[in-house]
Amino acid sequence: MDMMKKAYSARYFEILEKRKNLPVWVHKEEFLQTLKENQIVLLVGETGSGKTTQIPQFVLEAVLNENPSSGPKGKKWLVGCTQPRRVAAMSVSRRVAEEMDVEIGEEVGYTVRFEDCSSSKTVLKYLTDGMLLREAMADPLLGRYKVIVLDEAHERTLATDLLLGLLKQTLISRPDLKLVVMSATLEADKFHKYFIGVPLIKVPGRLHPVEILYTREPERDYLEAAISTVIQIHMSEPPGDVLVFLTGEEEIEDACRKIVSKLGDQVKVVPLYSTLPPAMQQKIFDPTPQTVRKIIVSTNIAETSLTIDGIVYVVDPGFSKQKLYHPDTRVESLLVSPISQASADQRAGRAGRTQPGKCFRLYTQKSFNELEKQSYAEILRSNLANTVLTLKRLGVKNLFPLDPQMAKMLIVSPQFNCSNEILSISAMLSVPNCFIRPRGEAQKAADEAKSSFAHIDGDHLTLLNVFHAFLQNNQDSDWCYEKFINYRAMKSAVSVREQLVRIMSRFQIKLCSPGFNSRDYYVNIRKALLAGYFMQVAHLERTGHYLTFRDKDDQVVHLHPSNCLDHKPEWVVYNEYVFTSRNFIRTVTHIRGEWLVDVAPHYYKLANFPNSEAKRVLQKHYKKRKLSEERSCKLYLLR
Ligand SMILES: Nc1ncnc2c1ncn2[C@@H]1O[C@H](COP(=O)(O)OP(=O)(O)OP(=O)(O)O)[C@@H](O)[C@H]1O
Repeated sequence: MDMMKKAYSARYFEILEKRKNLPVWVHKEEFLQTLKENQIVLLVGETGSGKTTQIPQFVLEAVLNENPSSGPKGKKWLVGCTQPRRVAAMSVSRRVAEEMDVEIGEEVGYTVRFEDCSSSKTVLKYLTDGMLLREAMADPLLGRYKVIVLDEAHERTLATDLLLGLLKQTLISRPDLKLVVMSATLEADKFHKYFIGVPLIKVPGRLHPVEILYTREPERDYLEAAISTVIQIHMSEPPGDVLVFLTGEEEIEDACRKIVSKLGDQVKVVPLYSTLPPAMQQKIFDPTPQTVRKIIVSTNIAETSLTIDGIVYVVDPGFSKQKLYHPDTRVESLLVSPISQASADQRAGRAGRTQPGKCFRLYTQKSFNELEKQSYAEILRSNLANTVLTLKRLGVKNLFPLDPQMAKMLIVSPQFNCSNEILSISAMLSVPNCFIRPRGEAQKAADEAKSSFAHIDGDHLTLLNVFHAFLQNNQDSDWCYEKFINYRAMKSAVSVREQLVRIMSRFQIKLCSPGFNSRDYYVNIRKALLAGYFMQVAHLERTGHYLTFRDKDDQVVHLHPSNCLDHKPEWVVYNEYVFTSRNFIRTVTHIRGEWLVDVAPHYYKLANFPNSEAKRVLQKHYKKRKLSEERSCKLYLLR
């Protein structure tokens, strides 16, 4: 490679000496040997260990040594390294180009949405995870790549998660393609489980220490607290630039104005958020005169992979805007929420990169300990409509044609020995309402007909009764007419059910029934329902209305008048949330609070829920369960 043979500049050797001190260099030989012997390698390293800048260069060195001739169609082989954020992809590639003593866009380049800074010469390309997905749509085998490095995999962005799934398949068809998955420490176990038997290399340590400081008391207004911390740092700390994390554009612009009005031209204040034009974003890297302190006020786009030379202080109020999806209303929103411990560590890691640093956390150590270890993966917080379209474009054919809740209910139904019944209920839930309710005189007759199918425990079981009755009456249209049942809806339910049966058999999911006379016949069905729809539960409050019981977001709701229940049960699972004159929940079934504890303890973690009657009831169930577990443990020991 001519790039390797050329005479390097003095700057190259100066940087090389610094690079060699980075913790990953100690593991260079081990890493390259492992990569040689394996198709997939996991690398876990602390922030600042040198993963993002060094590993792709190690990989490139190996690729060039092993493949002296060019790649497909005479083009050069590529090493690709993904980044969840475009600012990082751009700035890291620039740094790497500098480290390799080449012009950006030539041997080292980057591709982000609306900007491709790479050429036919490019052999190492940094790109956003979204861009690699797009490339995979055009070329599912990613033919030009020899090695793909997925960086910051612990962030679990939607695109990286999809790539993890896609690449697992691609690697089978392309035995010569290799994959390196890099992550910060926390999620390592999950990746290890996902890629069974794959070697894991751990890189501890960072170049410079970062001192972490907490507040003694919680702050009432994090914005004001952030601004006054910046001013305090400026007044009392030695020279060094500051990076402040806030949640959005408006807040950032507001903070910038306030800091300037207090400190004037003793400081240079620079905002950073995703909607800022790229040229303005680059301003964070502009050097300032030694006497002027730079203060960068940013969203969490500066949280990972960025090295901004000169940053000594990080101010972290502990919040960010996070995407949240409400499946009931099908609305995706951005909500200011507490960050996770992993994010807090990444933020602190922005200091101490080129010299020792300090991180001011504007919350107590206790609050830090109570934060989630890791944010929920984006795929769990997103509207999946787009994702499904992306998968289709990627050529994935066997998508499961169901809501995740329904799919889960079907998959677990054999555990409750009732997959036949759950199949029928799923089919009924997938077609239009089967009950016809004409206006005028016939309405009473229609209601009476409906009540003949009613099950006291709820609407799902009522739907099951209708389905069974339709089959017993040989799918007869006259019978439907007489019973005010929508014949076409019933015929579609039968065909949906047949389709679902085929899918179940393809996945080898057992078809079984509890036997109609079994004492637990309905209980099992209700439990299986809950196992799928555990996020759609409401609790009857003493005031007489229901409150949806969900993480951070309760809503007052009412049972839809169409329900078949003969009483108001304490807990219900529901299928739909409808806004009309009031907030209604429709298609509801009676469940028991203690089942929540059995069926979805991972979701019903009490710490996540606001104080409410429902929470107290659930607390009791947890206590009871603990006691009974202790008792059976004692009995076992006594035996
Ligand atoms: N633009 C730069 N200017 C000066 N030093 C840099 C620059 N980029 C990287 N470095 C040096 O290289 C170190 C490692 O950076 P790198 O981005 O590879 O770390 P990392 O382990 O991937 O961290 P993270 O997990 O936070 O992305 C930095 O801490 C810093 O010392």
